[in-house]
Amino acid sequence: MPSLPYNLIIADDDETIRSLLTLKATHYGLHPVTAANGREALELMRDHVDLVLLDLHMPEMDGFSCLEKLSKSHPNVPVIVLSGANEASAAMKAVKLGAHDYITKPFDLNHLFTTLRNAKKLSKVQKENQSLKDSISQESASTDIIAHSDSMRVLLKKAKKIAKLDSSVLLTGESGTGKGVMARFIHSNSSRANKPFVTVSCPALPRELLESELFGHEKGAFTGALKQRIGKIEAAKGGTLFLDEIGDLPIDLQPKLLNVLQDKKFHRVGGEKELTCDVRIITATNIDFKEKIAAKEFREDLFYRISVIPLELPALRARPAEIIPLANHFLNRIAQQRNTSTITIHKDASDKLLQYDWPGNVRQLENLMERASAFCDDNEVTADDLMGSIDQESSTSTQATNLAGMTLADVEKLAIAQTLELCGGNKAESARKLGISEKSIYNKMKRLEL
Ligand SMILES: Nc1ncnc2c1ncn2[C@@H]1O[C@H](COP(=O)(O)OP(=O)(O)OP(=O)(O)O)[C@@H](O)[C@H]1O
Repeated sequence: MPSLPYNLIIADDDETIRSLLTLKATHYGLHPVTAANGREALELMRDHVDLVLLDLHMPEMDGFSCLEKLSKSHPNVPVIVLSGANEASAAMKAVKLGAHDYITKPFDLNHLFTTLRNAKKLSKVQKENQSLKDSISQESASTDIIAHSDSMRVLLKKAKKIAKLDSSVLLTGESGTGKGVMARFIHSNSSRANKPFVTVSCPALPRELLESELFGHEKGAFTGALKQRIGKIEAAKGGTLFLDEIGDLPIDLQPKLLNVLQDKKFHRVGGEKELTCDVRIITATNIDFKEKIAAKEFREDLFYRISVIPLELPALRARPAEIIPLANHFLNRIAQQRNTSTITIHKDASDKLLQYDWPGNVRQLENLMERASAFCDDNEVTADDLMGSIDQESSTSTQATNLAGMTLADVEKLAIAQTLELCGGNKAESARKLGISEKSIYNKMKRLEL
């Protein structure tokens, strides 16, 4: 583990590339540290890191899995992915998963470091924005929810009613639809509003850390537990605990949460004493629990406990009336934070926004507005500022491809690329779906330059 401060993580399994980029990054005034795979990159992640340069194909944990975790644990740290020459769809997939930008190998070093410099500037603005957002009071956070469509208005009405009860709420919906915002809205409209609202993202931490994060630990409970620490359940005393992506709660921690829900009781890790808690639990998921329950990865009794009141957030594509008001809302907030005049959207850009189907939902729109507004001229976002990121044709999943006339190698390549995209870059799952071994998929990807 490096002891010197670093602000750039270079994650690539190719040692030559790591050495070359380290040398160049130092030359450009950055302080790099290297990782040979996604797992190592995650371990190196700290609050002081400004940028991550991430290869998509690495052993142990590839760039996609690492990116998904980074987007959740450090959403304001720009990640630039390094992709192969013929990997446009993989690179676009990475951007949808939260990557700031992508660079295709073989890369031009000047271009690479200009991209890094721009990303660092943007990261600084985003960090300032975040601290401003964090300082916004809970009251104003509750009014910060945009609801122009009928479906969202109905949902908000329901949420206000639910807020008055103390029952557990399960928020469902695709990633980025606003489950976190809704959880806060419910809290802010409840009798617990002046007490803490505490969030824990279940997949963001390894099992042991998650257990201690939730339940706290006693001094000496494990190596490194130098003093007693209270967990988020205690920190949320009197308020609301929001457990994001509850489907990822490890099976052996599930009985402990069930105890909290049923009897309001828990133990700190390594603790003998049974403690009582006073917390309302709101959970969120974007997975279908039926499969998890059937595979015995999620306890059915816990599922019933967390889903006393289920509330589904519709995908952004199902409420197009919201797209432009949301885009304007984000631009107004950005203009306020940067202390500049209003940022507007040109008609050609709003047409493009309306035509798109938003697989990454409101989060994708928010990120896009942040990015487009950073580069637009005269405080107006034009179609060019959207930088091709939302061209429908760039999504292989929506492409209707005519296979006739294609070479078998190209068909094979397309099938693998689309399956990888479908499986979020997970090679083991893609191999299973394609009916080949994991080793074969690696060999084929190498041979087909995927
Ligand atoms: N209706 C809304 N009004 C204003 N901002 C919104 C709205 N919905 C979502 N957002 C913004 O979009 C971003 C994504 O929302 P949020 O994190 O709540 O989504 P999510 O469904 O919890 O995502 P995930 O499943 O990936 O955790 C946030 O920055 C949030 O502020």
